[in-house]
Amino acid sequence: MILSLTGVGKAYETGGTRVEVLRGVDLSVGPGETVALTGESGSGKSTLLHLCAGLDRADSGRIEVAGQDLTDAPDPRLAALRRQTVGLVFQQFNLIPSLDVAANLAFQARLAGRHDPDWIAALASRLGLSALMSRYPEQLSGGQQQRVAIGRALAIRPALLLADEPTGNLDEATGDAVMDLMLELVSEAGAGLLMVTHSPRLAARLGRRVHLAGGRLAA
Ligand SMILES: Nc1ncnc2c1ncn2[C@@H]1O[C@H](COP(=O)(O)OP(=O)(O)OP(=O)(O)O)[C@@H](O)[C@H]1O
Repeated sequence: MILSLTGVGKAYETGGTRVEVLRGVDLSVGPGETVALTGESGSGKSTLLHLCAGLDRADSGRIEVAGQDLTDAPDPRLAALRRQTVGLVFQQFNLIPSLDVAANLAFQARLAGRHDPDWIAALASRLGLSALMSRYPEQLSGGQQQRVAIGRALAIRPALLLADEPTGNLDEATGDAVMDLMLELVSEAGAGLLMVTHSPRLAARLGRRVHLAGGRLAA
């Protein structure tokens, strides 16, 4: 398994009130498997994704990514996991404004010590970014920025891609084109994909769908 969650629990404490967001989540994502994560607003989808990325820690249960147990992993190990194993794509593209497209694409791969110029060039070409390599994020449309965000995540050849409404800011046609590419690239790489979406239409395009409600996952 690329991703495995067993009995994962997470609560937030705000203003003296404790909100149990996740109450025993079990989930497995294998290599090449694409899973849509749906659920109402506030059901905990982003929380779950953050835990899988090692951006936050579960209160209980166990999370394994590519055979590594995140439960008690020290912070540097979680940071290394994000650099080397997990690709992240968020709705806000989180590109680095001071770097051009080429440098944005290469940034994470360089950090991971896994910069492969041929692969970056191939990704840029597949994502229709070749002519935009020396532009800065502010000079790109939303769809172009999103393609850079996807390219950057895939540049490290992640074993696991985590995406939070990756096409949420795009019009339907652009979003569909970006989704096609993402699924194609993920499938070629044999990576696992866990993608949050509100759209039943997009969810239906993935191999499997899980629904988060009441802090638990149901198929
Ligand atoms: N850092 C935090 N501190 C306190 N409460 C939080 C924190 N992050 C999330 N929450 C709460 O946890 C619950 C789940 O939030 P989360 O963002 O995971 O939901 P979501 O399903 O991704 O929602 P949406 O679809 O609206 O993005 C919400 O009630 C939210 O207010």
